Amino acid sequence: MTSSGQLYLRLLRYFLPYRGIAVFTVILMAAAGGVDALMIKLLKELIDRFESLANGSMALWVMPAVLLAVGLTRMLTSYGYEYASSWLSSRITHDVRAEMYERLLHLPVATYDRASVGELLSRVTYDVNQIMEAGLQVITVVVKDGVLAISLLAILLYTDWQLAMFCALLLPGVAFSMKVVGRRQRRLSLQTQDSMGMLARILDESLGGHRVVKIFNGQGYEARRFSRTNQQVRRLTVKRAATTALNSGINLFMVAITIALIVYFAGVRTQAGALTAGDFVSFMGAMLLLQQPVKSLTKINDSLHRGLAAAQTVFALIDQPIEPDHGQHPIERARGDIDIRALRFAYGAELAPALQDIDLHIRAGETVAFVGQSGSGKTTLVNLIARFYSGYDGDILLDGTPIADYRLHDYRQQLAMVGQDVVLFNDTVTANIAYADSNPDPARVRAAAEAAFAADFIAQLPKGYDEVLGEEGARLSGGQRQRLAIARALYRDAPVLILDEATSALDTESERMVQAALDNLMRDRSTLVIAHRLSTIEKADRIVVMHQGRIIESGTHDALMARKGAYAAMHAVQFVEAAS
Ligand SMILES: Nc1ncnc2c1ncn2[C@@H]1O[C@H](COP(=O)(O)OP(=O)(O)OP(=O)(O)O)[C@@H](O)[C@H]1O
Repeated sequence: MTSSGQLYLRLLRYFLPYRGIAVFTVILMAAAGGVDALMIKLLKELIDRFESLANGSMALWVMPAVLLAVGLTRMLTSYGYEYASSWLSSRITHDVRAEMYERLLHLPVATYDRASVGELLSRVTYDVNQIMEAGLQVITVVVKDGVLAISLLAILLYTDWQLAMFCALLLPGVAFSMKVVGRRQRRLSLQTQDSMGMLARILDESLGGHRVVKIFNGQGYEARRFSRTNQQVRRLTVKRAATTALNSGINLFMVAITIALIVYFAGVRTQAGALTAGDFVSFMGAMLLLQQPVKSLTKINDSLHRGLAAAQTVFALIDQPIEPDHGQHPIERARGDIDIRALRFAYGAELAPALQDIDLHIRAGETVAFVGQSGSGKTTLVNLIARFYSGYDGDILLDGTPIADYRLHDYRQQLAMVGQDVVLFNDTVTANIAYADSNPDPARVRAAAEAAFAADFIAQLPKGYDEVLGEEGARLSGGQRQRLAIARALYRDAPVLILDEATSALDTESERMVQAALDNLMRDRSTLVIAHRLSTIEKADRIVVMHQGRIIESGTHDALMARKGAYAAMHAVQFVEAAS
């Protein structure tokens, strides 16, 4: 766990760019606290000058005018600090959120393997707010209520220091209880956040996979899983509230004892003639008024620890290492010659290698299809070529240079990918085809759509290329989505193409169009196809058969059939399946 001091310092750094406004806010807060204390002082004057008011030596309007001026100052300072502090918090929330998002975009794939999207989501939305909400509350209470408390204590001491000393007797007790309960509060806050993250993850999984839940009749199982965490969240919330309540309850009781003692001794001192009527009233007023800031000050521990717990998770995300990008080699456009030498890779030190002894040369413009059972390493191989994972043994070269030596951005520019799950963004058709191009070229977008056989259905959309595709492009058919993904790859016009063939069968007409679009896309590009159905790859220049992370056969369809090995056997099985 990071120490609180380090967290404060790090949080403070976010305030630095806005230090002017921050100082201004703090001054306004202090002024608002001071004005409250001034009211008590005015009460004393009012009572002590009652005589001069009664005999007319003080004008009637003086007191009301002073009270009005103080009231106006109070209103202005309160408005000022509330406004300035929300401005400040919105800026800092914005900055932290931007930093988190920037980091999220550059996290390596392996980090996403370990985290759940729901959890990451809750950090960017919920936790960031928690930091600022809690942080502002703490600053407001410390400054405004701090100044108020100190001013009131000064009034108490000034009026009668002997009486005032009684208050001080209880302070160590209050401070001690704050410290003890605070620790438990911080732990409970962290646990609450964890279980909220878990709740979000379960929701994300079960809602995202609602079809699977339905088909497998998993409602009962999901409901139980949800209920467990839901219960946990509920229990922790109550526990946290109970701890807070206990904390402030104890402190309130101490305040009550203080007041009782003060009232008693104030009576004694008044009998001795040490206090005027105004002194007595303002002393009691100050005592009573002191309760509120003291109460707030004892309560800030909850906010403080809530904020620190959130800061911890937020900083943990910001500190995640980003994708390695140590390459210096610039590249405009590669030829597309990929050479893989003695490649070996495992997803974790303790895991069995997902790939080993891979030697493969893909010439520029060649189409190589990878086949093999599920788990044989096909996806892993293209993941490495895409630089989604690092830390492999052996070499992967593009045009004779190790891929890690290229600048990551330049290198990825050489790749296009059409995957099984077509991701369409909530944007226009044009923006989806020209994805990540801030200045799309309409002519190229149209040409890509034509070549992907997507132009016809796009023309039928009410707004054509300007049609906004709904969330995940839900209104398009599977084949149409795939053709859009192909158009996107065509627009990108990269020399190396990675194709993860869709497993779900399209109807014959749709399949024919997708295949024709793919043929257009693959022309003159080095293409790596992860094939699931052998029927579609017979035309590939070369077929590579993988088994348990190794290449066991490679050659053209005809050569492999003639060899009567693993490929011929797989082919026979699929042929029987297709015929049955
Ligand atoms: N992110 C990951 N973390 C750990 N192990 C993984 C990860 N992804 C894949 N593996 C393991 O690596 C091996 C190769 O998997 P890979 O996904 O490359 O196979 P595949 O041939 O593409 O399978 P499929 O046809 O089912 O997609 C498998 O044993 C798999 O369990």
